[in-house]
Amino acid sequence: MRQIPRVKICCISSVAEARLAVAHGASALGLVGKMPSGPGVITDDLIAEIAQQVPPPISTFLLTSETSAASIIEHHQKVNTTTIQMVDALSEGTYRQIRAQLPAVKLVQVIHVIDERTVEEAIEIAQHVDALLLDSGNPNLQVKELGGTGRVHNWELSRKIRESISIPLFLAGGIRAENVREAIETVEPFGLDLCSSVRSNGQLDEQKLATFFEAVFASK
Ligand SMILES: O=C(O)c1ccccc1NCC(=O)[C@H](O)[C@H](O)COP(=O)(O)O
Repeated sequence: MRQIPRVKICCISSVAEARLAVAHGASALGLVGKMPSGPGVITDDLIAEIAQQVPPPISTFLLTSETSAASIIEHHQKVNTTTIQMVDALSEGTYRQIRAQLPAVKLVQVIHVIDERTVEEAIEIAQHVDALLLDSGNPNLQVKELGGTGRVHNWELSRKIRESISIPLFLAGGIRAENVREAIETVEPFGLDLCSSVRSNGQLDEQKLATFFEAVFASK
């Protein structure tokens, strides 16, 4: 029997939204720090406030666009989440340095799925982090797109990555009630991550959230 994936609701922008997402079944919440583009950014003060109010065992993910180990550590120290989600590639320093400074914090690296080369990249990075999150951004654009696109990527590549690594994998990018069953059947991810499809006018929409969770449970 297939496992029902965990669900991470991203772009949480208030304590009330955090409570709503958890009440509907979210096991993790995404809190988006400063980004070059995207709809879900909130201040570090608000990230810290929400993270402080979320009870265990719910995980809080700081989404950071920082790319050096030192600046990632510094960003996390301002907000104190359970987990760091790095939405861009690490360009200076090492994951080991981040772990040494923040031993209790889980590290999740986002990989933007573009083509076959992404599979090799994912296999290499999986050796250093606690989970991978496969998304549909494009870090090669002049103004980087690092998430919250509402677009689906090639799930066959995501499946290949899932089969090639031994750490948990979250699937993101354009996941919604209408395609979640296919996403689960195609990739069999540990977790699902979504932002755009459960929002209306920028706010978390309770009806969309309920419909999404119904679709997840119906996929069993
Ligand atoms: O939403 C943003 O503003 C954002 C910007 C840059 C990186 C990540 C961002 N969002 C957080 C996420 O991780 C989303 O949940 C993920 O990209 C999926 O988004 P969607 O395709 O809208 O479901």
